Amino acid sequence: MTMLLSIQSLCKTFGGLEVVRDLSFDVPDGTATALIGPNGAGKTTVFNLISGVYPVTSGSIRMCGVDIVDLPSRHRIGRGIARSFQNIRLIPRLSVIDNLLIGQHVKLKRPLDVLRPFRFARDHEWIRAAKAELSAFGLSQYDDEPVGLLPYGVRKRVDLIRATLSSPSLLMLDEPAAGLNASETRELHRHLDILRERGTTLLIIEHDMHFIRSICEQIVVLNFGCKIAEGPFDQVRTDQQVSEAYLGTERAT
Ligand SMILES: Nc1ncnc2c1ncn2[C@@H]1O[C@H](COP(=O)(O)OP(=O)(O)OP(=O)(O)O)[C@@H](O)[C@H]1O
Repeated sequence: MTMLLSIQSLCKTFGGLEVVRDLSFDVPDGTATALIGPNGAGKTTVFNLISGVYPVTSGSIRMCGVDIVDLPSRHRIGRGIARSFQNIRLIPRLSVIDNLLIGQHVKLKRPLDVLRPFRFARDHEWIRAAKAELSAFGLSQYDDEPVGLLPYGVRKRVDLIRATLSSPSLLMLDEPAAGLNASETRELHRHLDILRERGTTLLIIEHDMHFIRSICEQIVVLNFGCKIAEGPFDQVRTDQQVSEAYLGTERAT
């Protein structure tokens, strides 16, 4: 099995605080992996290290065999990495299409190109791509709606489309199902199924264990920045350390 992402002996300290400790795990190409653990375990920090928001203290992060720890964050997008954040990062008063166009600025060769009035070129390739993607996910009716007026579940999926317009090979999702009701969670599930059919590899932080169980083949469990278990859901679920640290709490499935 080919490894898309390979993390080896990753460490991160903030001042004297060790937040990620000697963490190693692989994400096989074309699969979905969950990163779970109690609040403060270091999950979002791992995402920030992979996407380049923070420099690593030590260790390696390989994408398709190439160490990317020294690459600036925007160049990691070029390596096929995209992510969503816990809080939706869209501009509420702008339309869905305009938000998706803003998300495309990472493709610009020169920073000042962001001032080009591509919004007025109605057949610009970025507009066509954004519309095609909204249509593929059944969201065309919202093209010109201000994002702030949309139901929360639709906003989350627009945010997902913003992340996937760069055609990433690895999509990292930070608590995608948080705050969604049951039908919105089902829509999100369908959305992710389509991405998986396209071959996108997923790495997901999530507290909803039913959601994780139905999507992810592999689970990596963190506690205090260390990996305490790894494997298929049913194996991890019965692990004593995992029960004590996490699944045995009020969030048990
Ligand atoms: N920039 C930072 N500076 C200092 N400490 C930080 C920073 N970012 C995170 N931390 C600390 O690192 C630890 C892990 O935080 P992190 O957000 O990665 O955990 P998490 O597992 O994602 O938690 P949650 O499930 O609540 O989102 C926490 O103790 C947090 O306070």
